[in-house]
Amino acid sequence: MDQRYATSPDQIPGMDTAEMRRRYLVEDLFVADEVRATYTHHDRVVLAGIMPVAGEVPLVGFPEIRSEEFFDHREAGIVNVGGPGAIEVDGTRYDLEHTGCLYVGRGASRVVASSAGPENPAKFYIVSAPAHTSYPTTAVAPGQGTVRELGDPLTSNRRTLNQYIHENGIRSCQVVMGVTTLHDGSMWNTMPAHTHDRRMEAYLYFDLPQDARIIHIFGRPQETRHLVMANEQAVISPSWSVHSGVGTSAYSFVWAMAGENQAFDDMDTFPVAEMR
Ligand SMILES: O=C(O)C(=O)C[C@H](O)C(=O)CO
Ligand SMILES: [Zn+2]
Repeated sequence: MDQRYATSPDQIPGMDTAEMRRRYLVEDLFVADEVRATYTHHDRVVLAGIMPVAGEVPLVGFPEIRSEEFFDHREAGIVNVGGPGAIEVDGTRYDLEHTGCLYVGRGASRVVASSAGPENPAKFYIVSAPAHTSYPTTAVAPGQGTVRELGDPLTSNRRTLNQYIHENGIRSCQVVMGVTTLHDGSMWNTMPAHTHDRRMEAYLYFDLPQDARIIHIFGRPQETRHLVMANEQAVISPSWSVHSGVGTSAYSFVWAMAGENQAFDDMDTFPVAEMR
């Protein structure tokens, strides 16, 4: 498990590109038949990826989180960004199509991932946070969450946001999760941008052509930096950081948050003209 310690916004002016990427970018999430996990100490979130190819892949505990089973004191949201597959939780099988979501509650014991076939493997993106109680493990089919239509083609930010795990949807202790898809011709996400000092947020960009890139904006609104990101890479945004991006091609992204509260609209907003 890769460990990423928490950082302060005061460190940002002293970081070069390599250090920014080492601290906040999560690459190589999907490696055949492995569990790839990153533990950010920002709100103690674990980001992980599983791509089952040769067979089933179990999600087990890690010494860094001091648990035998991964879900001993955690919950997770899982979105499949690959081909069709399934997650089995204590003997119950949940089939997940591309962009389908599964919430797994605290206390789950045997959690196993599989793909429908090796030629188009499933890619399960997992965002986990500590949980104080157990909510029921629940699946939601692609597009079946709470849908919000956002933006305008005239500002190149027309997009459909699907909330899966949230206050009025699948219940959880901390994790809030969904998928946003840009419409054809729109390239900007989350602009006007925001922060939320109560929650960290991570974005996983997917369905982006291999030679295209996302320019992801990061840092305090008045002291921004950018990370150039490729398909199926994730970025950790601490509570103090802007999280917004523009693609050189159309794309989707999984957004997920954890922290003090779960109020989706509890954002700290600021005019675009104040960004630096
Ligand atoms: O398209 C968007 O805007 C988003 O997806 C925004 C994220 O959901 C977010 O940042 C929630 O705080
Ligand atoms: Zn946000």
